[in-house]
Amino acid sequence: MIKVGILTLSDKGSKGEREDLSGKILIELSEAENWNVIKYEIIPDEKDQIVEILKNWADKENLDLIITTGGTGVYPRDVTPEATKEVIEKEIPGIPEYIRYISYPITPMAALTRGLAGVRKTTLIINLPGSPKAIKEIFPKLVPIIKHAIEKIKGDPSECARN
Ligand SMILES: Nc1ncnc2c1ncn2[C@@H]1O[C@H](COP(=O)(O)OP(=O)(O)OP(=O)(O)O)[C@@H](O)[C@H]1O
Ligand SMILES: Nc1nc2c(c(=O)[nH]1)N[C@H]1C(S)=C(S)[C@@H](COP(=O)(O)O)O[C@H]1N2
Repeated sequence: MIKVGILTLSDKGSKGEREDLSGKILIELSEAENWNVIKYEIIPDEKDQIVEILKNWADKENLDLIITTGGTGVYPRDVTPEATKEVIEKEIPGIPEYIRYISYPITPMAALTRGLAGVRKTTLIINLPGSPKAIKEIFPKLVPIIKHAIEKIKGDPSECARN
């Protein structure tokens, strides 16, 4: 059972000024995969807070996967990639590349998502854009990659004989 943490980065959301639809959708989509969503938080776009919670969840909560939503753009307060870079030990550039690849046919604005992906200890961390529309477009296509990555991170020696 994949253990998941969902972290929403949103100034408006953390002040209760807007319902966190993206976090809600991520919980629903994760549970639809029979994954176990153990942690969920919504915090402001504050780098130190993001670093602290990502490290805590990866080091103490023994999560297999942390998905963040929001703060990956070029708005002055968007710092999720910078925080994630401080936390991951191994970067996986192919995941954000794939996110933009599948998104470009939908919107050229996919060029503006600076999100990262990587591993800390045995936790896979992936940054997604903030909009609920983006979550619905991206998450389903990431599921097979997430499953395979988690198997490998856990040391599954089987060959990568995948399609
Ligand atoms: N968690 C969320 N729930 C609902 N809508 C969201 C959420 N995050 C983002 N959005 C929508 O997607 C758009 C772009 O997302 P972005 O992360 O840039 O949020 P923002 O509104 O710019 O700032 P913040 O979410 O930090 O207050 C937002 O303008 C908003 O319409
Ligand atoms: N698939 C997909 N990717 C997307 C989008 C989208 O609507 N769909 N929005 C883009 C936009 S408008 C922005 S500003 C960047 C960064 O979004 P964030 O600041 O909410 O993280 O994600 C981009 N990636």
